Amino acid sequence: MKSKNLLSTLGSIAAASMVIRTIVNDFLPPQVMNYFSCKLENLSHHFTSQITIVIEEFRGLAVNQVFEAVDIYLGSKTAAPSIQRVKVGKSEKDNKLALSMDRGGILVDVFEKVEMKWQLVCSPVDSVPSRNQNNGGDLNSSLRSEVRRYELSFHKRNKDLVIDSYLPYVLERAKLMTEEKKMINLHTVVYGRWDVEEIKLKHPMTFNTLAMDSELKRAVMVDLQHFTNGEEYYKRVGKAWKRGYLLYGPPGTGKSSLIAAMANYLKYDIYDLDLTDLQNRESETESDGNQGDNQVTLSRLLNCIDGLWSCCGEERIIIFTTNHKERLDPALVRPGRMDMHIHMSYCNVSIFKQLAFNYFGIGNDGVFEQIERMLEEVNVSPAEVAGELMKKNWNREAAFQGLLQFLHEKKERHLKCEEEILIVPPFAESPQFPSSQSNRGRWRSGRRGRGRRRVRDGVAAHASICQRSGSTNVMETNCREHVVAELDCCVAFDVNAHSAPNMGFEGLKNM
Ligand SMILES: Nc1ncnc2c1ncn2[C@@H]1O[C@H](COP(=O)(O)OP(=O)(O)OP(=O)(O)O)[C@@H](O)[C@H]1O
Repeated sequence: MKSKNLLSTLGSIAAASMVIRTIVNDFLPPQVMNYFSCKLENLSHHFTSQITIVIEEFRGLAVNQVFEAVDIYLGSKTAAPSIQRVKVGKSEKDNKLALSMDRGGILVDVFEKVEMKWQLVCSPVDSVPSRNQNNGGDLNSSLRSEVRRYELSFHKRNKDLVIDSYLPYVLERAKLMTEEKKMINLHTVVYGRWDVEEIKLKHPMTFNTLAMDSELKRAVMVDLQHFTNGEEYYKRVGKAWKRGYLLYGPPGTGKSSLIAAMANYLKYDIYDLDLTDLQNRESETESDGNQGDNQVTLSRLLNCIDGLWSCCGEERIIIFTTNHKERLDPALVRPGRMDMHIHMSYCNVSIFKQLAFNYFGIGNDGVFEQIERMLEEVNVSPAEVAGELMKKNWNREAAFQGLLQFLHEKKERHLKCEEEILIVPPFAESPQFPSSQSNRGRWRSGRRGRGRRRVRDGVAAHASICQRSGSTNVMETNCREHVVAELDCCVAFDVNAHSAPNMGFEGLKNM
């Protein structure tokens, strides 16, 4: 009997509330309704201990960067037990899958022992947005079928922690994760302009696999870290956020490899300029009697470097490589243009051991002593050593014996060569005198038609400009008192696979 009464009371209450709701909806204007709902909300806030921060997807027409960062950050937390649905995607620019929360998902993150409850809320958007519709300034909402927002709820007492520490932490983590995922692009100049299509640089060289003096390697890594973390410092001292590196040493000692390792370490894109081609184009122009406008002068090059760096906001590194540092113009190598000079040396014992470890995973072997003795007597590049070790990479013993034999033969060749040099002028154009083992050292005669100047193993062949974004700018100058082609330091050619085939000063200007 009692339960029957209770049921009928509940039924009456439900019916009455429906009638009241209908009357309120039909007769009260929306403004009054909004007023009352706000009041009710405020009242409930008074009693609740929770605060909610809302992060909408758009701010006006632009994507809200905090939303993006939260999306990335929470994507790394999708293993949390509270998550039941996960979205997976990947764009061409990513090298990993991107995970993110699906709509309605709830995720609890813990930061400094405080629980942070995240929820992805999606609300449908009316097809015709009303004037009074409160969409938080999100103009995109009128173009979309739904608007998304993250809601972060936490206890009131942790408000400062969330604003001052947690959200900045989320932004920082998201930035790091984006960098980790980022593929490095290699840009070259084609027909006087930066290529439109990006080439993904998948060079596997890292500081772990690069064989060089370990102290020097550490110094380079520390220097790069200081540079990338130095935005505030550069601002404070009033300097453009830029750093120049000069890599010098004989062919095959790892200069290009070091550039790849640096780019992989920093996740910077590479803008590769083959200065040799600039020079070759000039030679052609000169022989056509068209000397002048397109010439690369030292001062123009310097202005390009300085202008490029000075005009752009982001951090930038420029790396020059050369086989002959001593021939470079002092103006080019002074601090501020080339701040750190890194010598890539012939193979010594330490470099050999690193290579042996890379190729065979060992730090010592019976034959090492003989090899190390030979390395003190004969100059071989790490590229030559690596080449010998690869020849028989399935048989460690045979590979090291092969290397030993190669070292003996090279020593003999060297002694024989020294004798012959006594009777033949060293700069005679003769196939007997290749200047190095690498392509760079070969004589290059008339390779691209008649009238071409012959150039020899040289310097300043290569400039790689590494930067985070694609925005570049260059100042121009009319000054051309030093033609680079006439300087010793720029008689060069480079046969790296990634050098641009047709490049002129326009390429520099268009950076
Ligand atoms: N220091 C090194 N550590 C590991 N591998 C190396 C090193 N130096 C050279 N090599 C190997 O030799 C190859 C050629 O080296 P790299 O192109 O980096 O030399 P380089 O100094 O730039 O030569 P060049 O002056 O002729 O341009 C690399 O692909 C790599 O396999």
